[in-house]
Parts: sequence; structure tokens; C-alpha cells
Amino acid sequence: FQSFTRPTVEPPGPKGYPFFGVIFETDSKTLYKKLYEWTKQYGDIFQFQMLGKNFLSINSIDVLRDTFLQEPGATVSASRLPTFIGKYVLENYADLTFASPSLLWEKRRKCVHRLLHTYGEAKVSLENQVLQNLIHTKEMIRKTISKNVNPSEIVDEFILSTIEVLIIGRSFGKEGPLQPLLKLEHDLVNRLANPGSDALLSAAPFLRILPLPMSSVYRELKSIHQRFLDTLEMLSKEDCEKTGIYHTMKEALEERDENGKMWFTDKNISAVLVNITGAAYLTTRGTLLSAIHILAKRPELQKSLQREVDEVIGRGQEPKLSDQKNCPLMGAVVMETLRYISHVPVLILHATSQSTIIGGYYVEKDTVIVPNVWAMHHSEKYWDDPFSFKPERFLDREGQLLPATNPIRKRFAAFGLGKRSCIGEVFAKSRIFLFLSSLMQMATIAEPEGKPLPDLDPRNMVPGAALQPQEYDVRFLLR
Ligand code: HEM
Repeated sequence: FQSFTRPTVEPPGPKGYPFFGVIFETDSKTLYKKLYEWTKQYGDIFQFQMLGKNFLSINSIDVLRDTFLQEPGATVSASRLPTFIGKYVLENYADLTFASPSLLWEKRRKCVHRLLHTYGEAKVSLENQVLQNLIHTKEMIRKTISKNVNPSEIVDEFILSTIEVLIIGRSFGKEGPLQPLLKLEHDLVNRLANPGSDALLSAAPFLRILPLPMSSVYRELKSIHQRFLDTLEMLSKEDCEKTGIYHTMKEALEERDENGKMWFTDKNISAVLVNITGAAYLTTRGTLLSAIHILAKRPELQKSLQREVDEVIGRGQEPKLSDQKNCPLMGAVVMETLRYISHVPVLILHATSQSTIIGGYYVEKDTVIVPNVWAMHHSEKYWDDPFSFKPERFLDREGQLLPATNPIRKRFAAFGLGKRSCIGEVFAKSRIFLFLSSLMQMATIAEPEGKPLPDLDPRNMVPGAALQPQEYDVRFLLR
């Protein structure tokens, strides 16, 4: 790494108490809001302490791009913190999300990333399964036509079916053997990965064997995950075509690296499946439910989307993934939804593996990096009227999506950046496209009857692993 002269100026930041730091001033669930507030006092980059750890909050997209995309910062800042879930649930960091980088991790991440990309871009053999999901979703919507309905049940079933198809090649539906386990496992992963319980269990791992509520989450997760693995193994022997990533990962068990060693083991498969069930559901759910809410308040925008969908896909056939590139307005609506809600507000926390310089400040080894993308996406310095929903920001004069090299696109970081960026981006975006374009094909989203629908305010989302919109009703009106 480059040698550097240690700058004398430390990053500014709130003082806090010895050891406890700012813990009494913050709530881990809404940390992004507190950090956003602190930017007004301390600027875009500042430090704070909590429970004896150093944290560095980055709130500027320019500093984040310099750090995550340029060496040496890109490598130095790509580590993760040691976590209880990583050590005790994910087979001593045999996973992708909670493990810090190593050569083997890179090889496994590349492999799973490639698989998710291929599935995102429509593996031909799965097109039929995806079509079945869409037909079922449309049937569910049709049953609610013109009535006040909370759309979360429809969205949930669609997302869980897409995860089933991704993993095992087909969906067994809401009452099938996988969806209840997927939902339960997802909930348990996110409860256990909560920074509060993780910090406590990491400091005192023996607590996991005591009869405490947080230890029962750990034990239940272990047991549900084993049931999930057993069910996958049983299904893969019975009636599934060998098209899901479970089978593809199993095939990798046969491979050997250049030293003749196994580089993908059963432990890795198990841990990667926890990562996927933990990462794929709430993120996609939050995006779809927010987009439906926003569109219900924007009938003119819906008309434009319906015009685009009618021209590109037509009214009589199901959307295909290949239609996505010809629907720039839909692309812009999805991107603006992701910017507006920024529902993975501080990404997944990074940590420095070496001391380094970030944004002109000296940063110690093992500093926790908190990239506050929520603040970046709502900065008046970079976004005109950031608390307004304006998909046209992402379109050029001809109505085409701005290229990824455009300065405005470069300010967008909902999937993170660089070495730890989301490996499910293509998969998530393509499923979101399929859902929304099917919906626009068949229905118009209207406000509910008899009770007003307030505007979706990104400052008022329900906290959690990925922020969610408040519960609401809409009506679907047949076109
Ligand atoms: C709208 C949907 C989604 C959003 C907004 C999203 C966002 C993110 C973000 C912000 C990160 C952390 C980046 C960082 O730490 O710097 C991440 C990581 C990750 N995401 Fe997603 N994600 C989405 C959907 C998915 C899906 C569908 C999958 C899998 C099928 C997935 C799998 C992962 C994995 C495995 C990681 C960890 C990568 C690593 O640590 O190297 N995500 N995602």
C-alpha cells in the first residue's frame, strides 16, 4: 500500500462518553437519521465512538466513490466486522456477506455473482417458471379488483416464488414446503443480525446456550435452516428439474482449485443460502411496496408507464426479461424509487483492514465504516429537491435512461459500490420490472376508497434490516 504522512487533523465528530461513546444518543434502527442530522454540524465525514469501537460516517458520494472504487481504499475498506452470526451460524464465515475478503472468498463470490446474474437475465429454462409466477400474481390481483386491499400479501408471494425458482428451479406456492421456511428463516436472520443483539452475543458467545430470548432466535435459526436444507435435498431428489442455483452450487463441489483442493464445500452452500434468504426478500419487498404506494398518488405517471408497456410488450402477452431494456421510463421509476426510499440506508457496515486515509483524514485499522447512502441520496448538494419523487432525473431529453457513466447516475448507490456491492442487483431489478410491468399492463393503481392515502415520506419508513413503507391500502382497477 501507498505510504502516507499521517494528517494531523482528526475527523470531527460528537464526543460521547468514555467507552459507551454516543450509544445513548443513537438508536441502531434509525442511525441513518441521526447521522444525517449530524452532517449539518460536522460535515460529510465525521467519526464517533460506541462500545469502545471507532466509527467513521461517510455521507458524501464523492468520498464514497474515492474510497470504495479506488485503490488502496477499495481493498482496505472491504472488510466486515467480526459478527456472532458470521461465526456461529455461517460456519465460521463460510458465507459471502459477513466474511472479510480472501482469495477463496473472491472466487466463491464471483461464482455466485455470475449465477445470480445469469438468473437475473433469464435463464431460458426458467422463463416458463417465471411466467407461471406472473400469471399467478395477476390472478391474485384480479381477485381484489376495485376493493381496498393491502398489497403486501400479493408482493410477498411473488417475491418468495422468485426466490424459490432461483434456488430450486420452481415454485411450490404459498402452502408448499419452501415458502413458510424461507419467510421464517429470513425473519430470524434479520433478528439475529440486528447490531444490538449481535454486539452482545459477540462479546459473550456463551449466552447462546442460556435460555434467553436472543439465544432462542439463534437456536431456532439453526434448526429452521437445517429443515430448509433437508427440504431442498429432498426436493432436489424428487421432482425438480436441475435448474436452480442449489444444483449448480452442488456441481461446484466436484471442482478442485489449482492446488487440487475443494474451493466450494457443503458449508459454503449452506452459508450462501442463508445470505440469499436474508438479502433477497425485504429489499425487494420494500422497493415494490414503495413503488405501488407512490404510483397510486401519480395517475399521470401511471398513464405514461402504461403507454410504454403497451408499446413495448403489448396487452396480450406476459412481459419478458428481454423487454426491460426497451422500457426506460420503468427503469427510471425503479431507480428513483430506490433513491427516494434508500431503504438499505447504511449498506452493510464495512471495516478497515489497515490504517488508511479517507476523505483527507487518517483512519485507524479496524474502524467501522458507516456509508450513509440515505444522506447521500437526500443531499441538496447533489439532488434537486431530494425529497420529491422525480423519475425524470434519470432520463435524457429523448426519454432514454441516462448511461451509467452520466454524473447523475454516478450519484446513485442503492446497491453499494465496488468490492462489496450487491450481487443480487440484476436479479432484483429484473423481478421488480416483471412485477411492475405486469401490473401496469392489467390495472391502474388507485387510492383506497373512504380513507386518504398520505404521500410516502422516506423519513417515515418502518425501521428494520431494510426500511419498509408504513402499511397502506390501495385499489387495483382493471384497465
Ligand atoms: C432492491 C433490492 C436490493 C437492494 C436495494 C440491495 C442492496 C444491497 C446493499 C446496499 C448491499 C450492501 C453493499 C455493501 O455492503 O457495501 C447488498 C449486499 C448483498 N446483497 Fe443485495 N440488495 C437487493 C437485493 C438482493 C437480492 C435479490 C439478492 C440475492 C438474490 C441480494 C444479495 C446480496 C448479497 C449476497 C450481498 C452481500 C455482498 C457482499 O457482502 O459482498 N441482494 N445488497
